[in-house]
Amino acid sequence: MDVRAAVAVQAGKPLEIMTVQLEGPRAGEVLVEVKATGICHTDEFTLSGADPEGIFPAILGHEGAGIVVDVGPGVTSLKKGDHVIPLYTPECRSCPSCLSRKTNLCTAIRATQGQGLMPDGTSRFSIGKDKIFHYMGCSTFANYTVLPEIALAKVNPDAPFDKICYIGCGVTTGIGAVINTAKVEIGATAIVFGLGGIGLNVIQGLRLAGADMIIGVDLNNDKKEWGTRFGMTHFVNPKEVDGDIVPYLVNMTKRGADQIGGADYTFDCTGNTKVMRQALEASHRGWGKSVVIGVAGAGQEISTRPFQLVTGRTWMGTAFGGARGRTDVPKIVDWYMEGKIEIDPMITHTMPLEDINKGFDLMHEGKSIRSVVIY
Ligand SMILES: NC(=O)c1ccc[n+]([C@@H]2O[C@H](COP(=O)([O-])OP(=O)(O)OC[C@H]3O[C@@H](n4cnc5c(N)ncnc54)[C@H](O)[C@@H]3O)[C@@H](O)[C@H]2O)c1
Ligand SMILES: [Zn+2]
Ligand SMILES: [Zn+2]
Repeated sequence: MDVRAAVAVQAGKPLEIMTVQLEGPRAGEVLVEVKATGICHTDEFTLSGADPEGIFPAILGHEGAGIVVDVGPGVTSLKKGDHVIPLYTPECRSCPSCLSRKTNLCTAIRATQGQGLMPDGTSRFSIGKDKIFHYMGCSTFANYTVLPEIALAKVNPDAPFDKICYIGCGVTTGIGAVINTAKVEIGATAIVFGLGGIGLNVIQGLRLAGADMIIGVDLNNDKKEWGTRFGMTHFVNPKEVDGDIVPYLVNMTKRGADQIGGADYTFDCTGNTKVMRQALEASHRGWGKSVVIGVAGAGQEISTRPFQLVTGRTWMGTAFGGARGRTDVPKIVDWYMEGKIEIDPMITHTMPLEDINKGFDLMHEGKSIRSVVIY
């Protein structure tokens, strides 16, 4: 069938809107009509050429929501008409990783997904004789896409596509980092570095978990109002602090008789390796946990003095907020429908597919929290 897509023809070039061909679903696969898709920093990372694993030409996009229109042979958990969110981290429930109960990093289709292909090693997208690669197993920058059954979460059909698409990455990553990865408890202190589309969701996750002190750190003073809106209690702009930000933050979080300071939990949502170090070192001696969420550029490394770890800090990271997609994503959609979490105010811009490059421009200019393409 013919579908409308924004194709990443080459690194560093704007997406090109064109009609491409999509083959129907094969065994274990599902054809989805994409109704809306968010534009995430990770799409931009790949499009810019900074992603060493980027493959072109490809149909990017991994933050979608849509409706099942057809299923291939052997598909049992989904049927025509179901509302779904594509999962770039699938959940097969039978690979060693899924069975371990220790990670959400399902390995069932990992190798082919990384190559921009479906699990049988082929692509469903083409233009004329040339194949176009899939991206993160999702390719939501097309109005129809094909995914493996294990990479789709079935969600509440009353939920609006143009809002819940954000649960396909940003919302789940931020809230999941708090709940699944850090396992923040009521009354905790926390510092969030970078108050963009991810960091603001970390903040609302901290509010949901009942954290007491939620410090937001950003170079952009406009983010103070944004953070406060979702539960941040204090704001720090590193440019307005004399000297090193780490002792400043440690001092802010001093509690109890020993007056040691440092937050119980810290989160990097910038992708800057220097900030990752600051986040670790601003966590509390003896028990602080620091979670890396940001994706650093190719070849970059993190460093700290081992003493920081010897004295009881834990450095950890999270992909898709540690969420098991088919199990956890429907719950997060329900939380949104019940008003436990907010999404609407974070979607600052919407546009038709034809204007998708404007969404990338808004991201570069720091003007958007989230842009959503509505088909
Ligand atoms: N781990 C995952 O599963 C996952 C999922 C999605 C996105 N990400 C990554 O998370 C990161 C954040 O994504 P986003 O969409 O929120 O980006 P964003 O650009 O919307 O937000 C980044 C924020 O960090 C601030 N910032 C930049 N440098 C800073 C510094 N030195 N100190 C303090 N603040 C600083 C910026 O002003 C901005 O507000 C990206 O690296 C993205 O690729 C990771
Ligand atoms: Zn993303
Ligand atoms: Zn698995």
